[in-house]
Amino acid sequence: MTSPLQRALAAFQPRRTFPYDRVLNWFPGHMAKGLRVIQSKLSSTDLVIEVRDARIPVTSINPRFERLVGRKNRIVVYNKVDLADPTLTDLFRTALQKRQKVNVSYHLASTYDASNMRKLLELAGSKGAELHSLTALVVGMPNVGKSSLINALRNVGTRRGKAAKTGAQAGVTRSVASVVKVYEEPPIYLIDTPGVMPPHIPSPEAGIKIALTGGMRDHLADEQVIADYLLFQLNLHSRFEYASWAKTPDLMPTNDIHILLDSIARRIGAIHTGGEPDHTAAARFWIKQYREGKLGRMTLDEVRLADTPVVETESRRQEKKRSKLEKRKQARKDGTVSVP
Ligand SMILES: Nc1nc2c(ncn2[C@@H]2O[C@H](COP(=O)(O)OP(=O)(O)OP(=O)(O)O)[C@@H](O)[C@H]2O)c(=O)[nH]1
Repeated sequence: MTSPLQRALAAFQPRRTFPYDRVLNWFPGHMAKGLRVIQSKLSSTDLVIEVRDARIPVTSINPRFERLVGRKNRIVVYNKVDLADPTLTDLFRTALQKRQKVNVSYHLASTYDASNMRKLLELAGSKGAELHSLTALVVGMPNVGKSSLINALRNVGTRRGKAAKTGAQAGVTRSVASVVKVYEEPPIYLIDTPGVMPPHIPSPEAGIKIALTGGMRDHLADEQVIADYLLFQLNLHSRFEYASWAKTPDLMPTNDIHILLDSIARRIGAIHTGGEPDHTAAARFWIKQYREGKLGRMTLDEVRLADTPVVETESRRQEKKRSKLEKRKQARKDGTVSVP
């Protein structure tokens, strides 16, 4: 026997698309500067640790880094796995195992997991096995956990406290920091860098995913729009627990963000003096719940075995094309004929 609520839930139709056409771009001056400094430091570092967000494993690839550090010895860390859907993470792990390359290793991580951090230290150490000491540049998009990673590795490797400033909002690290020792013997040093966004976010949905995972300041995308996108994703994944928590009408899931924000505002007591529910406060609260994993672990990108580092493949192709063009240009300058 199914209850009326179960029958109503089974009949609920989530939205299949999220109509949104605003292209979000955020590239303040400190990012452009950060990118230049990263470029200038590359030749004096042995390794690049590129941090991405395991909840948006494809969207958190910054093609800028591909171009910049593509040929460098690199560990790509998919951080915050504790917030990502474990089933999709397993699928993703399998995809990554098939993608290991000579100069790129992949590592799924949570900075809260000491044994995971120890494995990452070992992996970094193995990358510089023949060196007396190893220096790595830690790069990635804003808020993916670069500074937290440095602190966690330092804690595991040297038992010392926090060295890099962290924060829940994007853009805490604004300049390239000094070198932090995270292991004694052989010495491993890490350099923190400011989070850098791609200069052009490929689609409106990619922008809103970055915003929801905390990669840009909330007001840039508008809190209520981010909250609506979160509702869209939860419904799509049949995660309806929010309805009973927020006490929505009839405890039913909804596709209407205003109905949900009304319920949340009343639930948390965010009411304006005239008695109106404060939708902005409710939206902020709701987004924070997701970011802290309190609405369950949810991956926002579609993960298929085939689509792991698509951008990397594309950028290699682009790189070849560019180098061909450059050679032709040079040949024209030199007065020589280039053979295709
Ligand atoms: N759940 C979870 N949260 C994490 C993890 N790593 C970092 N965080 C949180 O993510 C937020 C951002 O971390 P930071 O280390 O400041 O990120 P960042 O990449 O240095 O940020 P920018 O300064 O913007 O470049 C903080 O609130 C951290 O506590 C993780 O593995 N799991």
